[in-house]
Amino acid sequence: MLSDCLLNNFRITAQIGSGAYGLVFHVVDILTSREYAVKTVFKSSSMDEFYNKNGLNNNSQVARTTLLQTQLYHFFKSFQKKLFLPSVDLDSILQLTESELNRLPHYREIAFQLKVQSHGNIVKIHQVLESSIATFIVMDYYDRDLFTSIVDHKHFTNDGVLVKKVFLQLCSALDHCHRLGIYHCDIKPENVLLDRNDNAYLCDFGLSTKSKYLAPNVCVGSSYYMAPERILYCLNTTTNGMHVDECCSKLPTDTGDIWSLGIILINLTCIRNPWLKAHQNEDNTFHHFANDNNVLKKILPISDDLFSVLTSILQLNPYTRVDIKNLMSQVSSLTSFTREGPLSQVPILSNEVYMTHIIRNENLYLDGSSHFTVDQEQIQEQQQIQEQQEQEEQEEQEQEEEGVEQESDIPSTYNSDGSMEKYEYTNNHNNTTFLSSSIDSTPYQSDIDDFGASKDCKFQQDTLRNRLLCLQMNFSTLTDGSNEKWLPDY
Ligand SMILES: Nc1ncnc2c1ncn2[C@@H]1O[C@H](COP(=O)(O)OP(=O)(O)OP(=O)(O)O)[C@@H](O)[C@H]1O
Repeated sequence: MLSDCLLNNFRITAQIGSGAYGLVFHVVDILTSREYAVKTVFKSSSMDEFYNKNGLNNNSQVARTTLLQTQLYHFFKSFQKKLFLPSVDLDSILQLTESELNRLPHYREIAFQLKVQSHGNIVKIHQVLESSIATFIVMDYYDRDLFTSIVDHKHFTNDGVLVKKVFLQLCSALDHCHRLGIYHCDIKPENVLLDRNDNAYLCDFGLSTKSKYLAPNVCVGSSYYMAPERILYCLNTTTNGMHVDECCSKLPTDTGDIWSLGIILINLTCIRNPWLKAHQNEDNTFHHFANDNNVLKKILPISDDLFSVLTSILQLNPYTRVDIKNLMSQVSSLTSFTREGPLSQVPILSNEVYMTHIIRNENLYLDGSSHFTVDQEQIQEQQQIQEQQEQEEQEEQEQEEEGVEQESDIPSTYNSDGSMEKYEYTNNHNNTTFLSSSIDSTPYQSDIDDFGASKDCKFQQDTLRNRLLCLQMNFSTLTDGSNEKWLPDY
C-alpha cells in the first residue's frame, strides 16, 4: 500500500514488520542504492486522537496494524507520497534527561540503542526523522532473523561452530549493553538479526531499561524467554540446591537477560523450547525442572557438557546464574551440544577463530586455557562506567531521600504488534497469581520503585512462536517409558 512512497531519499519498498504502535519497512536509498530498515513509531497522542476520531477501540490488536497502515497512507497521500522530514541530531537524543524521556517515551528505545550501538553486533541507527504523527528510525537492514533461521531454514542443525559463533556474538553484544548499564529485557530469536555471513545483530530495545534491579514479579519480556523471577517469584525457593531469600525485594535485571540466553542456546541446539513459561504452578515441565533439573536431559537431546552449561545458566536463583564472560568461556570450550547427530562433536574455538569471527571489534580474548581475559583499556572503561553508575545511583538515592518523585524507566510507550498475545498477571499479597488474557494498550504499568506494592504486570506471548515446538507433556507418562517418543522430530 505504501510502496513507492518517498521518505526523504528513501524509497519504501515493502513492510517487513509490525507492532502495536509501529511498522517496520524495507527502504532503499535512491542516492546510494543501499538498503535500510525504517521503524515507524507512532506517537501515542496521535494514535489516541486517531482512534477517538474514528470511534475505534484501540484494544483490538488485529485492527491495529491496518489502522497504522491506513493512517500512514493518508499522511503520505496528503503530501503526494513524498515526505521531506527533518532529521533529529542523534547526539541530542543521547543527552535527553529522564524527565524529557518521560515526556517523549518513544525516544527511550532510540536513546538506549544509540548508547550501545558502537558494538559490532548491535543494529545501528543512522537517522531519526520526525513528523507530526510518527518518528521514523532509519537502521541497518538484515533480511533474516534468528527465529526464521533456526525454525524455517534449520540453519544450525549441522554446524556447531556456527551455533557457537552466533551465540557468542549475542553474548558479547549483551555484555556490552550490561557494561553500559542497559538491560535489554526482551532477548529472543526474533530480536536477533543475521547478515549474509551469519553475523548476529541485536535489535528492538523497546523494552530495555536502565534499572539495575527490578522488583520480583515485574513481568517484562516474552513468555518463553522470561526468567522465573519475572513471572512467579517463589518465596523460600530451595529447589536445585539453592535458596532465594524470602526478604528479597529487588532482583538483578542483568541475570534475567542471561536466563533468556540459556533458552536461546536450547533453541539453537535442539530447535525447541523447554517450556512455555517458567511458571512453577502453570507449566508442568517447568515445575518438574524446578524440582530436578536432570529433567532437561530427559526432554532434550543434549550432551552432558551442554547440560552442565545450561545448569549454570538456568539457575532459579538469579544471583547464582553464571555471568556472561564465564558463559562465553564455557560455550567456546564445549566439545558437544547433543548426544547424537551432527552437533555431537563440536570443535573448541581457537583464539584466532574467536578473534576473527566472533568478537571482531571487542577487546575480549581467550588465553591458552580458553578463559577470557580482559585488557587494561577495558578495565579502565569498566571502572569509569561503574563510577558513573555509582554516582547515578547515589543521586537517585539522594532524590529519594529528599522525597522527589522517582521516574520509572520501565518503558510505557507503545504496544507490541498484532503477532503477540499479551497476558496480564496480577500478583496479589497472598502470592496468588491470576492469569487473564489482556488486550490492554499499555504494556507495562508497574512502578518499579514501589517494591512492596502488589504488581500489575503484563507480558507478551508471540503466537508465531508456537511454530517452535514446546515440550508440554504429561510428566508421569514421560518418566514411565522411553523418552524418545516425546521428542518431536527435528
Ligand atoms: N533492522 C532491521 N532489519 C530487518 N528487519 C527488521 C529490522 N528491525 C526490525 N525488523 C523486523 O521487524 C520486526 C519488528 O521489529 P521490532 O521488534 O523492532 O518492532 P516492535 O514493534 O518492537 O515489535 P515487537 O512488538 O514484535 O517486539 C522484527 O521482528 C523484524 O522482523
